[in-house]
Amino acid sequence: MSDTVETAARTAPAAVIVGIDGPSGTGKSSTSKAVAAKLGLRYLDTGAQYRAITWWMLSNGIDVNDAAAVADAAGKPEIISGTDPSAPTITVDGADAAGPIRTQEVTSAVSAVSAVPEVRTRLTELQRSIAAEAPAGIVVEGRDIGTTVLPDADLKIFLTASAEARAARRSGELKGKEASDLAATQAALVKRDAADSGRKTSPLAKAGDAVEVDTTELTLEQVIECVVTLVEERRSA
Ligand SMILES: Nc1ncnc2c1ncn2[C@@H]1O[C@H](COP(=O)(O)OP(=O)(O)OP(=O)(O)O)[C@@H](O)[C@H]1O
Ligand SMILES: Nc1ccn([C@@H]2O[C@H](COP(=O)(O)O)[C@@H](O)[C@H]2O)c(=O)n1
Repeated sequence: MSDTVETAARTAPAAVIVGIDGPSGTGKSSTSKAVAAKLGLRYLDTGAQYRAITWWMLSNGIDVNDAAAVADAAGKPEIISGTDPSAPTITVDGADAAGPIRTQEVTSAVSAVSAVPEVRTRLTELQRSIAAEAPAGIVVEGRDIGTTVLPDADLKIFLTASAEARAARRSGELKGKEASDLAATQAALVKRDAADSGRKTSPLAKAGDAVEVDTTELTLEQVIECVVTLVEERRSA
């Protein structure tokens, strides 16, 4: 190795792996994307992958409440995630799935599909291989990143916020009648969190060594700044 190459290898910061978990609407996606962009890291939305496999099941006539049928089909769709934080992508069997995975139909069905162990095994393997290939590091967001997918992550964050704040944030994204029905939005969030926390395999949970950040009273910018500071502290430790 030449002196220059050796010096560069010694001074390049080691890849940093950050896992961000938490219930729906706590700000995981917005925070993860912004932190990754600021720090030059890749970004992986694991919720989008669970949504993508759910969309494929629904599109192929598989009963999402039939766990055996979902398990049998879990290996079939090819799911590819693009990890550029400024333009994340997701395709299923080559088709752009970014729009279809955000429909109400998929949101209502995703917790049943994500509770099936064969689905989790498949996506956990995919998530680990994506994280391992990120040259400078990656921010991975989901529900079980700190507990199951990347238990050795350099930094684990668990975002929380009151159900009222989360419903108000979600409501701000919706249009017309849906936006005005704050109570229904809150009930749907709470129901999905209960299903995700209550499943047997890799439930939504805070890892013992995660830093909990309550975002209820914080602006998005404050949350991003807080996480960037935590990453920088870990990097220099
Ligand atoms: N601290 C905050 N203050 C106000 N609004 C916020 C804050 N954090 C996120 N938001 C807004 O709340 C909405 C939900 O955020 P985001 O999609 O990042 O949450 P999430 O945890 O990834 O949700 P889900 O798990 O359902 O995908 C977005 O409209 C986002 O702009
Ligand atoms: N690591 C994960 C990530 C997500 N899920 C399931 O996917 C659903 C959708 O996630 P969003 O972040 O897009 O809201 C979520 O409700 C979980 O059912 C998961 O199980 N594990």
